Amino acid sequence: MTDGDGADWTDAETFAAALDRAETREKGHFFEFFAEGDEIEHDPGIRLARAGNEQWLSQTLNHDPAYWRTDVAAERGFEEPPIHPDYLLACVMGPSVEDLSEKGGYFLGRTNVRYHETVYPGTEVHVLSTVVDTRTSSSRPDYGIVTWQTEGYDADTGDVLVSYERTNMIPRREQVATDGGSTERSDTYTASDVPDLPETFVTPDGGYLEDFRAALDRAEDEDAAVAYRHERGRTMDDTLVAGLPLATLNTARQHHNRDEMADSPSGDVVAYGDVTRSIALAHARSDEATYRERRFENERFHDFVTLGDTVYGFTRVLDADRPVADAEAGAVTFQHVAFNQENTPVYSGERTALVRCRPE
Ligand SMILES: CC(C)(COP(=O)(O)OP(=O)(O)OC[C@H]1O[C@@H](n2cnc3c(N)ncnc32)[C@H](O)[C@@H]1OP(=O)(O)O)[C@@H](O)C(=O)NCCC(=O)NCCSC(=O)C[C@](C)(O)C(=O)O
Repeated sequence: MTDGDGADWTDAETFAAALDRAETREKGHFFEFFAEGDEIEHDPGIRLARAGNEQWLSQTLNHDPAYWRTDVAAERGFEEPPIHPDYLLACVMGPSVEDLSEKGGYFLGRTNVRYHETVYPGTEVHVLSTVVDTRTSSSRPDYGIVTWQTEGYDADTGDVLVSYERTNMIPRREQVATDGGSTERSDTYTASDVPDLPETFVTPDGGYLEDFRAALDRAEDEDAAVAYRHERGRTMDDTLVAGLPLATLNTARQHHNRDEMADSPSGDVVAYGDVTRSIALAHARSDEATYRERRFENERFHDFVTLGDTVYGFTRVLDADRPVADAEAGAVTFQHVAFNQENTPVYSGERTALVRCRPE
């Protein structure tokens, strides 16, 4: 293909020279872009479809029938099978990525996650973020650390559906953007690394509220913790690593651009933190009679998860309330840890959920 100047722009050598000279039309923002108090409305928004919900839930092993079966949904007080809170959260974060974190840099953590409403398929969600903090990373001068407060709201009613604060590492403009991680994995835990662990680990007899309360009572009488692991694991494949984040409009290169990630410390694409977390939570929920999700605090992503890694779950029960009068369920607070095949923690977070009472 030649044009007026006689050059064949698709000849490999000519094209390589053209690429060398061309400016790149960039996506995303460097650290310097963000200033405390800035508000950013994320253009894409998203429409929550039943198919997307079911794809997320099936692939992450969140198989609670209340999100599939109309009879079970009705028994739990829903109008119809609703949008799952994990999918809702990922769908609110996804459209914010282009403005906030597409430049690269890891998702470090999130706190104050609040679910305000039950959400049903067909809801159109718009997303708004406010910059609440910016600081230079003392350990990694190429990066800044930015915290945003984000709200996903119903585009029709204006009602806030979910809100949270998230923190990312964001590359500074003058530095080459990588994903910022260390290639070193943490060592596998050994007993001698963790001398402060309680002597006894108590496992609840079942997954109802009474089981968690009884287990905590048992643990109170001795040097014990209510803590146990879940049997299931899920190996990260292409659907989970690249497919699910793109289905939430998450454009972070970490999840779908193997070419760029090959040179990064992880050496490959990494899983979207919300996918990793949702898998570990699914393992935990499969051993519990969940009624409603309430809130999450202190979520941290400790290490990256790449293609072929397997995500397992571990749970510590921190507290269990009495039943809420009209709901036949009570609040239980857990600490969940996702870990990989090398027993390395990759995620941890505190979760409060309403758990059903044992049926009469
Ligand atoms: C990032 C790595 C390499 C650092 O590992 P490290 O051990 O070297 O560092 P650290 O000491 O744990 O933390 C480094 C700095 O971050 C700060 N920090 C740390 N956590 C928090 C937090 N929650 N809130 C506030 N600040 C935090 C911490 O205080 C420290 O500050 P400093 O540099 O000034 O000393 C390591 O932790 C790691 O590999 N983590 C895994 C990250 C990951 O895989 N995230 C999920 C996938 S990326 C993703 O989903 C993308 C997304 C969703 O699409 C999208 O944002 O666009």
